Amino acid sequence: MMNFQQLVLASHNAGKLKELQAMLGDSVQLRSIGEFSQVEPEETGLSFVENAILKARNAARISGLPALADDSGLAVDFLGGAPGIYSARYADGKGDAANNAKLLEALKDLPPEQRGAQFVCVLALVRHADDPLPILCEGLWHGSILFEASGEHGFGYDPLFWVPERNCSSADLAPADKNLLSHRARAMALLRQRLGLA
Ligand SMILES: O=c1nc[nH]c2c1ncn2[C@H]1C[C@H](O)[C@@H](COP(=O)(O)OP(=O)(O)OP(=O)(O)O)O1
Ligand SMILES: [Mg+2]
Repeated sequence: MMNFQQLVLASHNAGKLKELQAMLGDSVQLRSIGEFSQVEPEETGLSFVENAILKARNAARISGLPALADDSGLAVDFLGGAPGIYSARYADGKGDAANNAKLLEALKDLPPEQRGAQFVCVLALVRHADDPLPILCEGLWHGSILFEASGEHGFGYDPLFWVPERNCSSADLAPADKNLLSHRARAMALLRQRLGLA
């Protein structure tokens, strides 16, 4: 198995970097693609897998390092899985607060039992930009959408995501607890096994 001491993380999201580095531990150093470029690639894929591979290849090309990408999002049952791969762009690029406000509005008056949702995470690791065999790992986290925001931790949709196994929102969870339960944690556990780190 290849030894990845340094990986570039193909993400401009500081929340992801923090969570993924905490999950990986000291044996692998994640360097942000922001050290190399501020230009974000257009996420043109139709699936989490395609977008994760696209971001990983782009980062490997720019940095010359093996690259890890995370493509993730929130799939809401009542919305047929939306916003899904478009989660970051749900409110047309206006950011997390606008995304959360739009989601609350879309589910206004919907009863609790119809508010099911899951977070999805796909991790893609490429050894180099043209790697013909990216390593792919996915994780899901089932929960539901609250009626109002709760909690100060995390990022993105965390304040609206109810975690049934803990009776709180994912933004109420301590970061270390979110990192044991989340979609990203599940995908990373699989990746660690694949890399022989588990
Ligand atoms: O644990 C999470 N807790 C809350 N929200 C989350 C989480 N995981 C993904 N999300 C949301 C944030 C964003 O609306 C979308 C990811 O979009 P996604 O394109 O993968 O990431 P991004 O644009 O923020 O950074 P980048 O593409 O540079 O990695 O799903
Ligand atoms: Mg993105």
